[in-house]
Amino acid sequence: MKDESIGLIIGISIGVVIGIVLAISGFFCLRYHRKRSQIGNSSSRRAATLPIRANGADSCNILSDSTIGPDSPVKSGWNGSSLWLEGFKKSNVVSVSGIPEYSYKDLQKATYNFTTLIGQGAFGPVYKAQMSTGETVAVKVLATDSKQGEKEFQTEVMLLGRLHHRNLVNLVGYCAEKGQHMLVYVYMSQGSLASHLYSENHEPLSWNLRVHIALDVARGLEYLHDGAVPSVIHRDIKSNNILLDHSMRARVADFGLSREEMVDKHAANVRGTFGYLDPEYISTRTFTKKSDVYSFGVLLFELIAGRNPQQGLMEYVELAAMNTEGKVGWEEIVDSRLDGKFDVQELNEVAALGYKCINRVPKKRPSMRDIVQVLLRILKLRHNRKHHRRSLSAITDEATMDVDQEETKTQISDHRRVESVDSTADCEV
Ligand SMILES: Nc1ncnc2c1ncn2[C@@H]1O[C@H](COP(=O)(O)OP(=O)(O)OP(=O)(O)O)[C@@H](O)[C@H]1O
Repeated sequence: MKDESIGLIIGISIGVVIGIVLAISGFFCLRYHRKRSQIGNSSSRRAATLPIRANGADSCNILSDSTIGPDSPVKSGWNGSSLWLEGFKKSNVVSVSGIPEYSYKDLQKATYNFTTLIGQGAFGPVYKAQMSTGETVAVKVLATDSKQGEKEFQTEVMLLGRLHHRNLVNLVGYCAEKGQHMLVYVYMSQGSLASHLYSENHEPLSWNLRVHIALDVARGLEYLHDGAVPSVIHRDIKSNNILLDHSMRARVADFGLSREEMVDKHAANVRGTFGYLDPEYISTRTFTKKSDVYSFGVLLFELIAGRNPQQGLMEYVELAAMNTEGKVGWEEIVDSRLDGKFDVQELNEVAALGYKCINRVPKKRPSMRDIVQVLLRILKLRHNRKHHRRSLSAITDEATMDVDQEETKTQISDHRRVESVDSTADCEV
């Protein structure tokens, strides 16, 4: 009986111990799984912010190389929220378009009471602004007497809030207060392409850089035409509207005229800039993506010739085309500031592309997507040629080294021979 009760006690104790062990391990298992699922959730959340937001909150389009620029308002801070938003949480609101709304006071402070003027555009002055977050931005103040101001403003915020690409001067905020309308853009420290092509204050742009700029602009336009939903026609592509950042990457700016397109496809007035306007648009008053392609073609010739389209560039191009048949021999129009430092093959390829873009018949012009591919191929060939030259020079270096080593050996043995002859001579004396 005593033995039986001892056995019972031991059995119960073992059961209790096993129960406790099972309960503890169950508890830890549960904790581990919860943690894992949290990690999974947060990484999938992060992944969801990575793809390119082409246009609109829920559409996503990936182009040849369309990535959100480093300045995008969707840029993540340490906690996943926008750095741009960070500074505005206290007093500012994020609008329906997802773009932060700045207070007039903040922008007044950031522009030192609007004294940091960068330049004056058709819609009003542009100021450089130093935000409390440390970011530098450009603030475009829409002229209050501008008729288009109101419509431009509302449509621009709505449209631009959904457009992000590393080759676009992205809108990062706006202000609608005290009867003032302001647009806040990412700041482009190197100014406009026009200033680099025409101002004596800048070093001439190298040929290499010109081709890269052409590709950047083509990519920005490709995004507007084929990535944005609904697609956007810029309507005012010109070297003044191409801005350069600190590393000389180009971005397409000023969507002033594309806003109009969203409202009225057949606007009564001819809009755009003289010298860049598609002749087909002038006669039909219908602006298409191919009209942007025409203006891009003019821009390519501007990059090649370093001449202003408003000062007879296209007449000059047409004259040269008579001799070149549009394909080769474009060297005669090349910018003299290049000082002959350009690759003739590349030049002819870029010019031939430009000539296709300015074809009188819009259908015969390439699409922006085709143009990106052609420019990419030109740059790839350049890379291959460079690589080929490098490996050739490495082979030559090796061969030279072999010859040098042979020569050194010969020189050493010659030297020794001379020494031994000398010593023999010494002995003989
Ligand atoms: N984001 C920016 N960063 C740096 N400078 C800028 C920025 N946006 C505009 N600017 C500069 O401000 C000036 C005015 O620009 P804006 O785009 O208003 O007019 P524009 O392109 O010169 O002329 P238009 O309005 O006739 O097209 C230009 O010198 C331009 O280079």
